[in-house]
Amino acid sequence: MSVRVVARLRPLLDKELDKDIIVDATGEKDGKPSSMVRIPNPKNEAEEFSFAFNGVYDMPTPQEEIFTNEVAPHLKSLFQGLDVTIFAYGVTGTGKTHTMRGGMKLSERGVIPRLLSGIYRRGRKVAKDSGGETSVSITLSYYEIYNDKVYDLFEAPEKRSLAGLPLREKDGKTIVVGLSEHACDDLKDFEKLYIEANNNRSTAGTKLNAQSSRSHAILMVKVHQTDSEGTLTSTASAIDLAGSEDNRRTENGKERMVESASINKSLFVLSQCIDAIGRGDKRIPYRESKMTRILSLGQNNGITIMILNLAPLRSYHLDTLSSLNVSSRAKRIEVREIENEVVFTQPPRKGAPVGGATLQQRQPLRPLANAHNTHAVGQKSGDKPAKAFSVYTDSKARPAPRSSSTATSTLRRTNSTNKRPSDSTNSSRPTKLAKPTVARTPAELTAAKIEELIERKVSEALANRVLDQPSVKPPIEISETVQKRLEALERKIENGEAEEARAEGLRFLLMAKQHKERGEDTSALKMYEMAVPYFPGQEKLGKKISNLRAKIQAKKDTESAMIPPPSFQRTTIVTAPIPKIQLPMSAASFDEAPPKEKSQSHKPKPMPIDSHDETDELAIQHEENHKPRKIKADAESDDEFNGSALEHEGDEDDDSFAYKPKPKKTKSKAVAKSSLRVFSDQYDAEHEPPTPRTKQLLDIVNSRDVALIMGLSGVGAKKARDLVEFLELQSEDDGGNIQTLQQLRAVPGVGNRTVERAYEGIVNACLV
Ligand SMILES: Nc1ncnc2c1ncn2[C@@H]1O[C@H](COP(=O)(O)OP(=O)(O)OP(=O)(O)O)[C@@H](O)[C@H]1O
Repeated sequence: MSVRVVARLRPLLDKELDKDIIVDATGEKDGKPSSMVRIPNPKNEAEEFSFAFNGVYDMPTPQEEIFTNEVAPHLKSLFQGLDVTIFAYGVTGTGKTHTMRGGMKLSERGVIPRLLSGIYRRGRKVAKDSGGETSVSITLSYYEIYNDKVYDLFEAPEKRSLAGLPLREKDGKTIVVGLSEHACDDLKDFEKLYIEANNNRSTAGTKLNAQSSRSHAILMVKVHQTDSEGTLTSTASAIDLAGSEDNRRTENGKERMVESASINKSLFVLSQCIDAIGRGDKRIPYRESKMTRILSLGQNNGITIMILNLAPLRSYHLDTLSSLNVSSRAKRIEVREIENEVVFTQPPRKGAPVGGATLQQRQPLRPLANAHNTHAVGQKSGDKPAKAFSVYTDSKARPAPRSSSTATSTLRRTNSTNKRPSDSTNSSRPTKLAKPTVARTPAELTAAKIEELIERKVSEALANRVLDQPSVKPPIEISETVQKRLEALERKIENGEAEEARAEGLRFLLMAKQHKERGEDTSALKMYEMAVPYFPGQEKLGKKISNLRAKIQAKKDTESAMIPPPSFQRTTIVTAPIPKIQLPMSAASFDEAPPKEKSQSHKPKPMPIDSHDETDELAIQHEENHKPRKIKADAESDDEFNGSALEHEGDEDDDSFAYKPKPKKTKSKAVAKSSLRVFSDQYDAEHEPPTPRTKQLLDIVNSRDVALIMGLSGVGAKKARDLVEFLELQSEDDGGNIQTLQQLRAVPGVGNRTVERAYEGIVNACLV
């Protein structure tokens, strides 16, 4: 299904009553209903541009109509397990916040409060229809992206860490690590939370809007449906994007200008993503801004609705044209309608349907192969990507549109006889746009298709080779070389994946520890729970979780014994800000432990399970996967991280947790086991000034310059970005730089191999 794009024209504000209206969204042309927005060509007023949308709402449209037509119909899908994303896009002051949030009066309520109201209503119906077998619960998360940093809106601004919350990719979705999630039992509950959180949003007066949003705000409403089989969770995301601003008109001061630059940049990246998807590019620049990474247009599953907000005024002319152009192209983006999976509380019975009656028709999950190009599915062979600025003439002789609701933007050139048909038709394209047939055929083979073809051919060839192996014997020396290389490659890939997963898990543990130290047990518990999948079967972690649960429960019991229970209860699952993550190093200059930690670190009592135990446990786990050699290396590379990051881990129950290496022992083990030059250098670096090459490497890393870091041998874009992100998390700490190779190795996701390769790259470069 394509992204559904609808346009909404806001009415004139009191101060604009005498202003010139140039946008026509009457939804009617020559007495016939249409879904067009018309606007004159700024260079030639006799000409008119027409843009077609899936729906057009003119000035007097009430809030209720937008919700009833555009959002309410998708509530059913939401309860069937599909994610629903609604986002408002447009220039500053065009009514995005009005559309999403709305006013305080009942009739003025925007999409968000109505959405919640609809969800609760439907939730009650689902529970009732199931005869009480299914229970529905709602949780909320709400955050903003301000100056390309993510902040939890349920958290007071003074509690925020400057670096904001990090993003991670998990199960094909972008998640905000450390974001709080609040149980929200009813509308009253929601209103309270939502109003409070909105006070935390960054807004300010600009010349173009008295209360302009300076951030993109993302509300995530999770619907959890639980029955005897398990829990189905789907998410409705309501996004109020900040508006683009023409700073020649805003007369913004310095601070507003910085915000504006960030807003405009992210919106520019969004338009680039839309263009790239439209062109069928393999690389979509999602990662160039946090907003696009989160929105993941065309990558996310489910239903996506884009509401384009427009102001009717001439003063917005160029901005309006630009946003009409971007959004009309967004219609072409295909979004996969894939439902979320039920998380089983127990293994499903063989042959039993998944979930309740409503879930029986759920379509099977499809692999997300070549996600970037899924939009191509809906493209007809004759289609071609839209131009950066699509200008087509309306024509009397214009063939019937493919579908009035999905036709592409058209330019109406009323006085021209040389008219081109709209590209909404499947007929051949006009001269200017058409390509010669010879050139067209290969153009239909998109890069993705070519790649897919090659991949298929290669796999076929490899499969045949395997089948033919007994009869066809390749020359021994070739087969051995190839085999060795393949094995090395395989090890490398597996090693990298294991490292990444482990680093991710360790991040959760680290955050858990920090939450816990601040006494935020509930958040800590959540973080520990999130770490579980990364360390399956870790008894100590399990014990830690159950102890923490018991502690929280005991606390609750004490509280409820003292206070009479309220009629409803709101459970704050995670409320803490994402803490500043201390780099997991032991170097005093780098990571000054608070006094309490220091005293703990000098505890004479050894940890019940040391690094050795921990590596053994993990080694066992990996041995099951038949990769004992690799594990050793992993364990070595991670020991220091584990040790220093968690060596102060917990008091009471926590002491027993696995990540407690004895640093000295670990170091000597690493030295003994490694004959790599990089380690000897590193150990020198521990005690002596770094060698010039080490310094060069560390200077590059500490530059926090992604491009520079990517120049290091073996460091790709992702690793470079992660490294910078990690360092940024330390940026509150003056001098939060990496000072030794050992510290660098211990950064999550880096490890031995990366450091070794980067170092050798520098050595080689020096030799050349
Ligand atoms: N449909 C509408 N009916 C009545 N008033 C509206 C409507 N849409 C917008 N407004 C008014 O227009 C003004 C600007 O709207 P709003 O703040 O929602 O714009 P915005 O697009 O969110 O701007 P920004 O991007 O700067 O945050 C507000 O005073 C709002 O009340």
